[in-house]
Amino acid sequence: AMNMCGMAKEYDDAPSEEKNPWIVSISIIREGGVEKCKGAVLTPHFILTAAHCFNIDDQAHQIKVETNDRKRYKVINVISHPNYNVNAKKPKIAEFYDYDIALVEIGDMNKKPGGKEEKIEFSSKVRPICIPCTEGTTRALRKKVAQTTCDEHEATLLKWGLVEAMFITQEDNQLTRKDVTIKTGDQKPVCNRDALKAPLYADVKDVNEVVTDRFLCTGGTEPHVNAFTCKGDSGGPLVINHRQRYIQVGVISWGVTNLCLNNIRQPFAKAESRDFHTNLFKVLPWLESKLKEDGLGFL
Ligand SMILES: Cc1cc(Br)c(Nc2ncc[nH]2)c2c(Cl)c[nH]c12
Repeated sequence: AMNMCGMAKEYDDAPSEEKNPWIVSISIIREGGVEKCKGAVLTPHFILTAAHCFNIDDQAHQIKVETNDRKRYKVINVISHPNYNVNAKKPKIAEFYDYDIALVEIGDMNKKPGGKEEKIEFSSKVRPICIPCTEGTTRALRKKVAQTTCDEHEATLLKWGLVEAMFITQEDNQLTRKDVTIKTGDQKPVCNRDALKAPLYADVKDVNEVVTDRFLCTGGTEPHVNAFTCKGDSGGPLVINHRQRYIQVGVISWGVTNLCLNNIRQPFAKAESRDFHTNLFKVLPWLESKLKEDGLGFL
């Protein structure tokens, strides 16, 4: 059968790599040191991550992708969303994360004709996650392929109010799931407002200047305590578990409070520890334009 997306081992003591087989580690090797981000496997040639993980002068050979089976892959291209520009609102706003999303293309740059073409090898530890408005997600949602629309995906996944979701982080060499709720509907403004508690945005008057329509908002402690992200979680997927099928709806972009030192989380979340994720439903034309070549069927 074609590679069904968003399927993982469900039994309790399955290895964490087999429970979260779509997670990849991205290392950007620079003079000053190595920057670490997370990403998610979408197809044999494409990983989805955050654009802010990369600098304008990073070359492909400086970027390493490692899957859960410890295999390392060569990057041949990083395609950041064309509207991403961290400097767009300087000097008033030092860092602007709108459209913070990128595709990392895996392959073999010196692929000889007929040579071994490099692509991600799937296994029990390495599998693709589902993304919205694809045929794979229609099947994962157990809907009829013919009649299901992208709007129905959005209505099913991002219901009004609090939407249960998760992100995956690395803790003592284990992939651990962290539970959050996406605040939609009337909860959205309350969540977005806390963006101005980020030191970076202390002087910003209007929250809409930094929290655009491209973001999903999670975190905080009401009505229940949410997990919060660390910088090292950047680029990882925000995932909804729909009847044991996993659908990515966001990419971890930025957070309000840095409650982690060297990626060690402080024990208690704060009411204003909110996190913002690029909403995949808001960048579909860009996703489709890159991924349809690698066989992903969009609705
Ligand atoms: C995931 C993530 C990314 C970035 Br970039 C952060 N840094 C930051 N956010 C606003 C300004 N700078 C944080 C923080 Cl802080 C928590 N999680 C983060």
